[in-house]
Amino acid sequence: MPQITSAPAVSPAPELYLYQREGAYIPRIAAVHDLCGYGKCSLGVAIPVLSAAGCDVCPVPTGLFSSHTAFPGWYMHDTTSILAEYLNAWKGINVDIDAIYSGFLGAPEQVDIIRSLYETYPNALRIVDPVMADHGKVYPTYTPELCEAMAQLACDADVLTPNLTEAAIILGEEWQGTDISDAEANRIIRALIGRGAKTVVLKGIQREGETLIRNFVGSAETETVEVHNEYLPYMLHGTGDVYASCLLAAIMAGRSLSEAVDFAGSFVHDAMLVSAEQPHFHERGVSFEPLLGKVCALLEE
Ligand SMILES: Nc1ncnc2c1ncn2[C@@H]1O[C@H](COP(=O)(O)OP(=O)(O)O)[C@@H](O)[C@H]1O
Ligand SMILES: Cc1ncc(COP(=O)(O)O)c(C=O)c1O
Repeated sequence: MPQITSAPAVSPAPELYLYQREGAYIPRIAAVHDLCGYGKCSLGVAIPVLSAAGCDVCPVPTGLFSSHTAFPGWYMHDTTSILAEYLNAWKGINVDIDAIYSGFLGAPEQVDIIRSLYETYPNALRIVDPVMADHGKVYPTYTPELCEAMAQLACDADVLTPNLTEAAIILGEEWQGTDISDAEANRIIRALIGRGAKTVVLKGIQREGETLIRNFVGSAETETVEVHNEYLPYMLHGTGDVYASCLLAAIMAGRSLSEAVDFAGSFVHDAMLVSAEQPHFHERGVSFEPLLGKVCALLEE
């Protein structure tokens, strides 16, 4: 069972939470992420997960991919040139936005587009999943300029969800592997907060010889706390996107940050177990769909 050693009292946007429970308001989320034709990730995950949590999800596609880039061959169409007009048209029809959730980006200029969204919707919660690297390696479409732009964007996040490789890139440090101490996890979180992120969820601490995977969460006002789950001895693509989408789903459903971190870690763990029962699961990626009922249940008291 996941354990929370204490509960940080962080509520990034408490005023949003009340509405759904009263049935009077549907939160609207701009999901700034790519769309993959094959391989479950990005918008293919964010749209169903956040929709199950009762949100209106408005995709802002940062690229169109034939598949995610872990496959040996893929096609990418960069959508940067359409985004300014795309978002301008929203202004024309008075689309309002409660949260801006960004993930995989296609070009450094897309960070300027996200900043313009922040300006247009100054009260929206900013959740930045700085998708750019894992296991010490930058994803193939990420240039140094794009990594630098992502690092800048991370400083403006209300909720930032890096893995250890991404945290190292943002801080301009060497990646140290996944076996780091509690004190080191806390140092990394404090350094990210020092750069401007309000709340940081540092993911994927996995120590040699242990069968646990740990995530750490901290904010300027709260101490760093750890949430852990059983570590499953295989990896699947898309789990980072499922994690961030579940975290935001729980936040939008009015859960505290500690509950949201607990929910997201348990959901990914359970979805990985379900996936392992399915054919070709290594290739197809994480099967979260059978568990979407757990996301719907976030709206129950
Ligand atoms: N093998 C695993 N066993 C259990 N939980 C996992 C496993 N892999 C990922 N998770 C959960 O999903 C979260 C996101 O993991 P990951 O996909 O590695 O993120 P990212 O794609 O950002 O590197 C982890 O922090 C953990 O809570
Ligand atoms: C196109 C694309 N989108 C999103 C992702 C993020 O996947 P994950 O959730 O495994 O971090 C990747 C990772 O390879 C990718 O190639």
